[in-house]
Amino acid sequence: MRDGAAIQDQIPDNHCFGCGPQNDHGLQIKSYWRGENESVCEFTPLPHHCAGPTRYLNGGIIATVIDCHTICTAIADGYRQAGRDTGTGNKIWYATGKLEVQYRAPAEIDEPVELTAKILERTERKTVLSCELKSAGRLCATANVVAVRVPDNW
Ligand SMILES: CCCCCCCCCCCC(=O)SCCNC(=O)CCNC(=O)[C@H](O)C(C)(C)COP(=O)(O)OP(=O)(O)OC[C@H]1O[C@@H](n2cnc3c(N)ncnc32)[C@H](O)[C@@H]1OP(=O)(O)O
Repeated sequence: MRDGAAIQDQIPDNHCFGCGPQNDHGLQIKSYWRGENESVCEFTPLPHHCAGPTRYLNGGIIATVIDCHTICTAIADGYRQAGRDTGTGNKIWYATGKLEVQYRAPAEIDEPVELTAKILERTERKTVLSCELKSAGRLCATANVVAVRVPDNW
């Protein structure tokens, strides 16, 4: 179950490698709200996203999709807290202050990965999130992320 349009399709001017619709060479992940404080993302790896063994997903790609899914969630939440639809009015941007990933099991390259992010805490300057990444139903990575609000000229 997911709510509404993809968060990334509502954030303007985003050239990010992991989540920017404007980046033709990027991963172009899509995240969706699932209720108030939770969001989901499904990403299908390509063969060249592999680790040393070709059957497993590269750890940097795992970190990138977690980074982008959680930071875009923090941005969309920032708009929600401001009482605005995502992408409307003055831009609200967050950057990654901290990204702590635990790699618990290898993720298969030929299976989509499913991410679930949860907002744990929010203040004016930062949002703290957790994230789980599963492959074929198996928990492969967990993460803690601090998203820090930055000026719209960042
Ligand atoms: C174009 C459209 C794109 C829109 C779409 C973009 C989506 C992009 C998705 C990918 C995101 C990225 O990869 S961004 C790229 C990677 N990240 C970066 O390059 C960031 C580099 N670092 C910085 O610019 C800075 O250090 C910041 C912004 C993170 C922090 O700036 P600052 O000025 O030092 O902030 P400061 O006031 O000290 O802290 C504010 C609050 O955050 C907390 N805080 C700050 N850093 C940390 C930390 N590492 N770990 C824990 N907590 C932290 C502080 O305790 C404080 O909490 P409290 O006291 O208030 O409670």
